[in-house]
Amino acid sequence: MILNLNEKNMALGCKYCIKGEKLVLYITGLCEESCYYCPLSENRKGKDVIYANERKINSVEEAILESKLCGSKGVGITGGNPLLRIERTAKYLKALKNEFGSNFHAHLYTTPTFINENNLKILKDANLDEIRLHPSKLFENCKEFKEFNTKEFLEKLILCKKYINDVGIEIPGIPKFEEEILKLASDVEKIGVNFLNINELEYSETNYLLLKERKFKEKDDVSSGILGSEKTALNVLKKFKGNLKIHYCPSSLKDGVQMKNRLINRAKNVAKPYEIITEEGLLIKGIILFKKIEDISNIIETLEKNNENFEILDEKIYLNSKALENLIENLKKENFKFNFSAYISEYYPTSDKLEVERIPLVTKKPNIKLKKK
Ligand SMILES: C[S@@+](CC[C@H](N)C(=O)[O-])C[C@H]1O[C@@H](n2cnc3c(N)ncnc32)[C@H](O)[C@@H]1O
Ligand code: SF4
Repeated sequence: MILNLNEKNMALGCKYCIKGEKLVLYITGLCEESCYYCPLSENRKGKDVIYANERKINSVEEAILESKLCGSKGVGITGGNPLLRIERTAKYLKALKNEFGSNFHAHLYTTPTFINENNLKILKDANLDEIRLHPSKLFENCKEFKEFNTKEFLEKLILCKKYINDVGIEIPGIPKFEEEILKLASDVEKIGVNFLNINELEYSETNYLLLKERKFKEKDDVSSGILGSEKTALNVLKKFKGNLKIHYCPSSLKDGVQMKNRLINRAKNVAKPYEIITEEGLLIKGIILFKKIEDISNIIETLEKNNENFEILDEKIYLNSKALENLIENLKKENFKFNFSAYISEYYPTSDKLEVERIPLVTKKPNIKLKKK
């Protein structure tokens, strides 16, 4: 499908998010719901851990640093359920607002379970701009929508409106639930809720079997979307006659646009002068691995003579990948006897620097001395 990036129907938090300008602050993995479609990964789910984007952190300073490296203009606080660690949530939120100013936009994801005056007062005091409630019980049984307590949910939303500027709902688009979602959309519009976000239902390593058990199928081989979710969301968009802002977020928007933009923003801030930023926001550099500095003294000389940017760290020279290719090509022409190895590395500009591709240019066999028997 062609991505509809019409911002008119987007919550303010989403507008920052698609530009890759939101820090994703995962404040805790703790959660008392048990959504069968919960996509959280094994190393986060149910664990009281904090992540700023891909980086596991323990302090507000680390969250601030990650925001700076990514050029973030706001934060999306998620989990788990952030309200289970409300004091921590408020501490991080206040610190970010304090560092970047009150315009640093903050939105938070939670379920209605721990929405109460006390928690909302804390969030208001920390200057939260937007809250998104996920009515987790809505799809609990896949079939028994009637069981869902709409009255109680609406009361929680009304309470949110008393304290937080923008109040919205965010749900996964469970296939064939369009009538129920349409009914919910009309109900929440009447009480002045600002928006409804429908995510394309996605499978992950943790929910895959539970979704399969319920007969959900993959949409295709290239995405993690579930068949029928997009159709349900688009039907809701088409059939809804009210004025509520409804936005459909396909998985391709998350991976292909939002994530890519966030990577590009971070790459621009962390790239060394010799690194190349790809269109996907990954970084490319050349690497020479040596044993003794004497082995590469002539290489260093050549690089210096050619005014190449490079760095030497831990028996490695880091340099521009094109410069490395040219260098190796010339050395090969001169029948140079290689006493180092060299490769090109493509990797994420994230804190874990995950390598996605390695292209070997020179492979030097290690000198293995066999032990005498
Ligand atoms: C993963 S949850 C985490 C935050 C919080 N626990 C919650 O449920 O709102 C963030 C958002 O993803 C949505 N969601 C949950 N499972 C999903 C899935 N499998 N695919 C797409 N969206 C999902 C929820 O509706 C929620 O708005
Ligand atoms: S409420 Fe959110 S974190 Fe908790 S189980 Fe449901 S999707 Fe997962």
